[in-house]
Amino acid sequence: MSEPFTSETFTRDTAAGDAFTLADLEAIIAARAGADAGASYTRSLLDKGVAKCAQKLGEEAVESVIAAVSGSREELVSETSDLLYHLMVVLRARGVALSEIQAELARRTGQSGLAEKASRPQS
Ligand SMILES: N=c1c2ncn([C@@H]3O[C@H](COP(=O)(O)OP(=O)(O)OP(=O)(O)O)[C@@H](O)[C@H]3O)c2ncn1[C@@H]1O[C@H](COP(=O)(O)O)[C@@H](O)[C@H]1O
Repeated sequence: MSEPFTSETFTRDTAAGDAFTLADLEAIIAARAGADAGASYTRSLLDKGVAKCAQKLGEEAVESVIAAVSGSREELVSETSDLLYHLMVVLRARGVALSEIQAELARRTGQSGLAEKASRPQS
């Protein structure tokens, strides 16, 4: 039987400078994927399949855009937190690890975005 989920399990001591990370969120989502659907939003969303997870990601992206353009700072923080959570759920649904995104981002650090854009074939 798996360990019961408690928020304390993943709570960081932010006062001590121990920042909560996307890797923490990835671990929480992995743990909740095995939870009872009635007790976990994560599990209930994953049960609906990748298309539903992606739809939620799209909705949160739009809400983040609206918050960025016309919302308060607090609304932008809240909406982008929803966005990152739903992005991590989609990655889980597709079996993509955060480390793969980190590796791709690291690979890109050797070149500026403008240089990469200029190197693309002309259409
Ligand atoms: N970070 C989040 C997080 N951010 C947003 N949400 C949920 O995402 C949902 C989507 O927001 P909406 O306003 O669109 O809600 P809704 O219209 O009711 O959603 P739908 O019915 O359309 O799916 C809300 O229910 C939010 O609570 C999250 N749910 C979970 N987490 C993390 O996952 C952990 C485990 O959660 P459970 O899986 O529920 O135990 C939590 O402790 C958090 O760390």
